[in-house]
Amino acid sequence: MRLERSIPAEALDAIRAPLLAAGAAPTDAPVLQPLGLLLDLAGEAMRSRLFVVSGDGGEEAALRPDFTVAVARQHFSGGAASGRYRYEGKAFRVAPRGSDRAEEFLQIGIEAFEAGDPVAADAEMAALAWAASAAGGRGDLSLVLGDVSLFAAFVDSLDLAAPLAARLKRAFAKPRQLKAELDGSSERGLAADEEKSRIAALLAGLPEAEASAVLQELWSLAGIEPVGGRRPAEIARRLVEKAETAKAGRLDADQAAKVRAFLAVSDRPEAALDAIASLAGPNDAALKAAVAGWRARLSGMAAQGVPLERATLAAAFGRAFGYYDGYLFEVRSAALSDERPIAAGGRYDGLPGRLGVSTINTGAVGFMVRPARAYAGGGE
Ligand SMILES: N[C@@H](Cc1c[nH]c[nH+]1)C(=O)O
Repeated sequence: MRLERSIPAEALDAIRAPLLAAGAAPTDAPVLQPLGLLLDLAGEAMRSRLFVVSGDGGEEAALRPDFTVAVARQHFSGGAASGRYRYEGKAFRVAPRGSDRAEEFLQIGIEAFEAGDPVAADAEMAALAWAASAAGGRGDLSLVLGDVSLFAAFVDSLDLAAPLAARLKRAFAKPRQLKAELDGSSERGLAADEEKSRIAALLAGLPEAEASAVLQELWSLAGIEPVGGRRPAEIARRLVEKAETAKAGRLDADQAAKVRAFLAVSDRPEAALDAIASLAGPNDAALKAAVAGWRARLSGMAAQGVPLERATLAAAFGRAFGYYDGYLFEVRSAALSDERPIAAGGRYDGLPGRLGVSTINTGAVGFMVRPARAYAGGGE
């Protein structure tokens, strides 16, 4: 495994200092994490970057690719409602083919599970990440901001048929599917496949019980019976859903142009918010609220020392982790490629639910810094 360069102790102290002042309890987390869970929560791009470990018989594991899931699991298994943790340790990712990136690297970071004002906590995390990054001494930093929930609010504003809106939201983090939706006429798109199901179209008009009886009759006529697969009622339900989705149609040219314009928004944050607001469709209450939240978040960041003239808000910005569901960001250096952020973080309020925690109602937000990248004297 490729190691990264180590940096002088004083540089590490300076980068760590802002995190020490954030009132977080120091913690460590297991290096080995359950593979299935990580695969579920990793975005498409992160899946191929997990180091998989198999022991003797036990559950398959992976080396932690970051601390977020590991720290969250630990926190929620303790049963406490809120907590704020600071960590410092190695994380592990397989380098993309042909790259010389370190595969074993130091991350320091904070994860906060708190029910208080989320916008204020978001601003605080970005400000801490910026301060820690800047302490590494690079003078060429910039901040990229995004929000995976803005796209959903924007789609809702357009008042599309519910299945079409749902399909579009699912496509946000999947460039090929998104392109198929936007191109409309694509033969390869998911929508095209869905429209081709004749059996789905036939069953769509029937109540679920009847649809499932039709399927069973079909099987008995053919003398077959599905083995160990889905039950007839479930298959019927899926087919009906499929048919309804296909019936929902596609974006018309006007709507597709609007979605494209939204995804192309990338500007200084306030200007980007103005552009987003101007693209909103008629059902814009949620989008307006999200934009107002963003204005508050930005003033919180500015008040805590984030130079917004170095920031860009990009509507299409996403990260390789599948757990984000709100705002997210990366601190980058002009000297390093965009694939090598110095710091990154965001909100993931839905993660506790995906970990099976339903009784504790809390927000979740955090960030990490990579000291070896932040340090001006080294590079990764
Ligand atoms: N774990 C993320 C950063 C993060 C922490 N908390 C939320 N996001 C990463 O490694 O990029």
